[in-house]
Amino acid sequence: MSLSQDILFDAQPYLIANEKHPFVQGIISGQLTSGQLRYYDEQDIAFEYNEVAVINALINYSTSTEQALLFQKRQDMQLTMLRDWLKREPESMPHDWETLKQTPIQPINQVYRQHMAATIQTHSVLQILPSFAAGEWMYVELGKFMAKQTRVQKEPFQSFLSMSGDAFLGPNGYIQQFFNIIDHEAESATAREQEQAKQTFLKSCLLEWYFWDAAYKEITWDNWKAVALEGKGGPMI
Ligand SMILES: Cc1ncc(CN)c(N)n1
Repeated sequence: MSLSQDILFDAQPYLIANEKHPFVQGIISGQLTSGQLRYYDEQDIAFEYNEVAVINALINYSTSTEQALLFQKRQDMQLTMLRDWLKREPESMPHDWETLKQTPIQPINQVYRQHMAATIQTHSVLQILPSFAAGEWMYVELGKFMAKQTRVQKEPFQSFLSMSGDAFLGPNGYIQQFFNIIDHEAESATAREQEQAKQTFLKSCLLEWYFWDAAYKEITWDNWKAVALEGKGGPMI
């Protein structure tokens, strides 16, 4: 069994848990409040900017020109998507590169971002790529799941989780190419390095679930502080 097959086998329960999460179910039924949607949107834009740094590292530490070109293509898509996303934001949201940097990063987002960023210092595509590829895989799989559901046909719900375009799917799509790179890099890695890469992927899958959960409960540092210092609000996590 290749490393990517092994990873995907172990990742299945995480996918199912993500599918069942009330935030994901709320997208299907159109039953999320504007506060929950806004929290997600704000945190996710900041998350996607962190991905820019991770993709840059992948370009940097690529082990072939082909790899670097693939990551560069994905980076191009990321920046184009972010530019268009920022243009869509209402006036009340941070909507340019500068103000975006002031968005407060809430607890789970910070944990997830740091989990990903921590892999950069390994200088190894085998360790960095799974931290990022897991979220890509999860969103594409959730997109496939959504396509099979009877979901509400109104915005913003209708276009939510529809990251399943041709660029991601099929043998030449990003997802398969990322797994091919993981398997290629695994050939020259030790068993311990392979296990580390797998655990990184699974941890990202777990943090995907917590990302939905944080948006569903709109968890902020202030909530955490109130729970810790004043015993208010019960366990948020
Ligand atoms: C939390 C999260 N994970 C993954 C993706 C898709 N890059 C995303 N937009 N947000």
